[in-house]
Order: sequence, then C-alpha cells, then structure tokens
Amino acid sequence: MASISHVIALHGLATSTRCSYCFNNSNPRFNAKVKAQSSASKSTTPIDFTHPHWKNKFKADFEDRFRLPHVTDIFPDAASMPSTFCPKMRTPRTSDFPGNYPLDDDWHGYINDNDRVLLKTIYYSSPTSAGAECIDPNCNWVEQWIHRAGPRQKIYFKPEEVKAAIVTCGGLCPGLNDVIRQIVLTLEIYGVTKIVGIPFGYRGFSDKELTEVPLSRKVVQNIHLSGGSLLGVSRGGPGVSEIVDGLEERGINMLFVLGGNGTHAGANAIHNECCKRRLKISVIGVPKTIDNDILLMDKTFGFDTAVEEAQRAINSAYIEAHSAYHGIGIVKLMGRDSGFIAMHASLASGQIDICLIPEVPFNLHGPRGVLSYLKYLIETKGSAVVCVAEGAGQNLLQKTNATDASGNAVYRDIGVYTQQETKKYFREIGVHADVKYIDPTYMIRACRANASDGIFCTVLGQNAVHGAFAGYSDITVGTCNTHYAYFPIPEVISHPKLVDPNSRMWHRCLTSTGQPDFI
Ligand SMILES: Nc1ncnc2c1ncn2[C@@H]1O[C@H](COP(=O)(O)OP(=O)(O)O)[C@@H](O)[C@H]1O
Ligand SMILES: O=P(O)(O)OC[C@H]1O[C@](O)(COP(=O)(O)O)[C@@H](O)[C@@H]1O
Ligand SMILES: [Mg+2]
Repeated sequence: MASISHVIALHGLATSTRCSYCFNNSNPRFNAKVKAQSSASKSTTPIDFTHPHWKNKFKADFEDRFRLPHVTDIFPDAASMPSTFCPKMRTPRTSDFPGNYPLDDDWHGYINDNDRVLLKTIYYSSPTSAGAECIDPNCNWVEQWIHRAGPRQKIYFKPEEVKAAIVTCGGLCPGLNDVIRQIVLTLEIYGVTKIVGIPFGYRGFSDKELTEVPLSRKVVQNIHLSGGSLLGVSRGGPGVSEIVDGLEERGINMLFVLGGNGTHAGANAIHNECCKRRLKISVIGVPKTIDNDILLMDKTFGFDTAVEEAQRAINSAYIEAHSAYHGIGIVKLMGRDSGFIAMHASLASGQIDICLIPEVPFNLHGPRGVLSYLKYLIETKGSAVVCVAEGAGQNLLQKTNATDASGNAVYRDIGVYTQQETKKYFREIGVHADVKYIDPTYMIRACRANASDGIFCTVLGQNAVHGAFAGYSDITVGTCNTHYAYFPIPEVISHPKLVDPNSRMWHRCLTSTGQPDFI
C-alpha cells in the first residue's frame, strides 16, 4: 500500500516543468492540515512510462524543479567577483577586505556550482520493498540530484554593499541562537559590517515600535549558551507587501529567515514580491521546527535536543507510574501534525507502553481501545506509561475552528482529555488507578541546543550565508543523506512531513512499546 501511494505521489514529482527565478506559489495561505496537498511545483502533464526515454524527461523535469533561483535570472548582467571567504584561511581581520580582495590564485576548497548530492540513495528492487519510493510502476531507479551547499568561488554581492537581516518566526526551537550567531560570524568573515536582527518575527517589519537590533560578533558571541531567540519570535504579522516595503526602506539586500513551513511560505512570497519589484535581494531560509516536519531533509535543527529533553519527562512519568500502586503516567509532547518527537522520544526511552501520534488513528474506548489495554497493563505489569503527541486523536475531541495568528489550527488538548478519560474509566470499572499527567512541551522547546544540534546549527548558518553570497534566493538549507544541500523553498513547503505508519521506524517504535492497534 505504501508503495502504491508513493508511485502516485511521485508521478506528481515527475511531471513538473517549473524553471523560473520568480516562481509564483499559488497557495495564498499555507494550510498545515492539507496533508495530501500536491507539491507547489506540480504540473498536470503526466509522464508516459512506456516511452523509451521517459527517464530523460524525468531527469530534465527534476533538474528544472530543483534548479536554484539566482540573481542573474532577473539581472543577467549582475557582476560577480572572487569570493572574500577563503576556505583555507582562519578568521580574517574583516577590515582588511572591503576594496582589497585577495587574489584567487591560491584559493581552493570551494564548492563547484555543478556539485550535486543524491536525494534518494536506495535502489528498491521492487515496489514491495520496505519503504519503497517508486517513480514508475516497476520501481526503476532514476538519479535525482540536488545542489550541494557551501561557499562558491564567485560571489554576487560586494560585502561592503550588503545590509543583512535575520528574522526568527513561529514557535521557539532549540538552536535558534546558534544559527543567528553563525550567520553573523560568517557574514563578518565575508566582510559584511551592516548586520541587523528584525525583532519578533515578521511583525518586526511593520511595528514601528520595534527597532532593528544591530548584530556583530561581539553581540552574538555567547548567545548560544541560552535557549530561545535573541531576536524574539512571533506568529502572524504583516502581509508580504508590507514586509518588502520594510526591506526597501531599511536597504536590506540579504534576508535570512529562520522558521518552519509557515515562515518559508512567507519567504517564498517575499522572494516573489522582490522579483516583481525587481529588487536584488537574496532571501535564504534555515528550517526551524522541533516537529521535524519539513519535507526532503534528514532532520531539522532542535529536533534531537527536543527528543533528548523529552527523556526527562518520560523518565519522570515512568518513575511516578512505577512507584505508585497501579500507576499510569501520561506525557504529552509537541507535534501539531507530525508525530516524530513522540515516536523518537518513545523509542529512545524504552519506557513507553503506548505511543499515540497524529498519523495513526486510535480509539480510547471500546474493547480494542487504549483504555482497555491500559487495564490489561495494570493487571499484568502493575503500571503503564503513555506518550501522546499534541495532534493525536483530534477526531475524538470536539471540533474547533480556532486558528493561531499564523492560521495554524489550534487543537484541543488530547493530553488532558486522555488523563480525564483514563481516570473516569478506571473509576467506572472499579479498579484503582493513580494517574499522573506531565506536559513538558514548552520546557522542551525553550532549552539550549545540545552539542550535536549546536554543530548542526553552525553548519546550517554558514551555508545559509554562502548561499546568499553565491547569488541564490528562495532557497533553504538542510541535510540530505548527511550531506548539506540547497533546496528551492517551494519544494519543501507543500505540506508537512509526516510519520509514515508503514515505515520501519514506526514499526520499531511499536516493537519497543509492544502496543497493539487501537482500532
Ligand atoms: N502562506 C503564508 N504566506 C506568507 N506568510 C506566512 C504564510 N504562512 C505563515 N506565514 C507567516 O510565517 C510566520 C510563521 O508562521 P508559523 O506557521 O506561525 O510558524 P512556522 O514558520 O514555524 O511554521 C508568521 O509570521 C506567519 O504570518
Ligand atoms: O504554543 P505555540 O507557540 O503556538 O506553539 C505550539 C506549536 O509549536 C510546535 O511545536 C511547532 O510549531 P512551529 O513549527 O509552527 O513553530 C507545534 O507542534 C505546536 O502546535
Ligand atoms: Mg509551522
């Protein structure tokens, strides 16, 4: 079943013809609930897999879709110059650079524009192979190359003419400060002196009370030592036109946006508006979300830290449950549409008996429901621990049309509901149960990045700056099969990445918990 849906999904991928610097994303508002929404770049021309050269057409279409928008697309005469970033050097004295670019004779260590990273690395010999992602019904393998991230030998912005801005949007995520810090340090290495932070997300472009924050190595030196965002975050805010007005008024020509799907939809719209106004502004994204719900990339920064931090809550729930007579611990973790945090945290802990995620439907009540299984666990083990993701089981709760300022659905509290229904159930069947509920969600999000995320953020921040100087725009940076790559933004925002209930990872989680189906 998984392979069939993948075949269908990839038919869409196979048929795109986009090749434009100013791609117009027709989605007026990104709708996180539209899970099966087609890719922003999907075209309607189907590929004829009986054609002897269909692979060539697929490859050409793929190349078009993953082509990185570049300043020369609208400014064909845009001048380039040798990079002021030397991969061989250690941190230079930035004041040496403007007007005094070193000769390029001895330089090396740059990324060639034609360097590529493989998007898919597994050859599935059959559509029935576990996790098979097939392009055609026979599951033929076709190379899908995306662009390698990193410093280029030629740059399209003179550092002394750059005014760079950083903005952090959406919810908090461990590592935001690490990325801000690294963007600033790398910009300075290129020779940029005008660097500012936009306070409180996109709102900072329109709210006259909010003034931009000057950034430098001195300002950002130690910001990674604490969680949150030096610049503040927000949801909602001004429209695209107002944001671009703000960019023009402030003379910003490099914009680094740190955020999730919504922020990237905004970045895409900003880029398109800049194209329309013929502004030479590079808009570069760095995907931020503890939910890990961004398409195509291995993972997003902050996710590992969130999973690690969740262990403390899970362990507390476990200790409480095991120390009580008929103890039941319930932990709610974030994940509006995607259950990655709950799945990974459950797997990592080995202490969870029941993991509930948005992608897998379940019943609480009834003979096959969660509650009767909890009764079984109490009778056989004496205690139980449940991990429930924020977006899980929303069909069991009263519907709400509430949205946050960004238009994201605001869900009912499945954690509290599960706790209440568990207490009620055990009361009604006359079995003692000591139910303890832990909601650590904001504690997990506000903490400082762990060491591995810290390094990840460093590389992402550096590559974001390299992408801007290379003249690209409307791109975001991420890892693909452990290599760093640039993705055109429309390719990663069409819908949130979800846990595949047929995946081996979810199966591993089930083997760890030992839980049955609850339907
Ligand atoms: N489709 C969209 N077009 C333009 N801006 C958007 C869009 N969706 C969200 N935004 C803006 O992006 C910012 C962050 O979005 P949000 O969904 O809250 O967080 P995240 O980026 O983490 O998903 C908000 O300021 C919001 O107004
Ligand atoms: O309370 P807030 O700030 O709206 O954040 C809650 C949201 O944060 C998230 O963890 C991440 O959301 P974003 O990626 O949009 O920031 C969601 O799963 C959750 O719904
Ligand atoms: Mg989001």
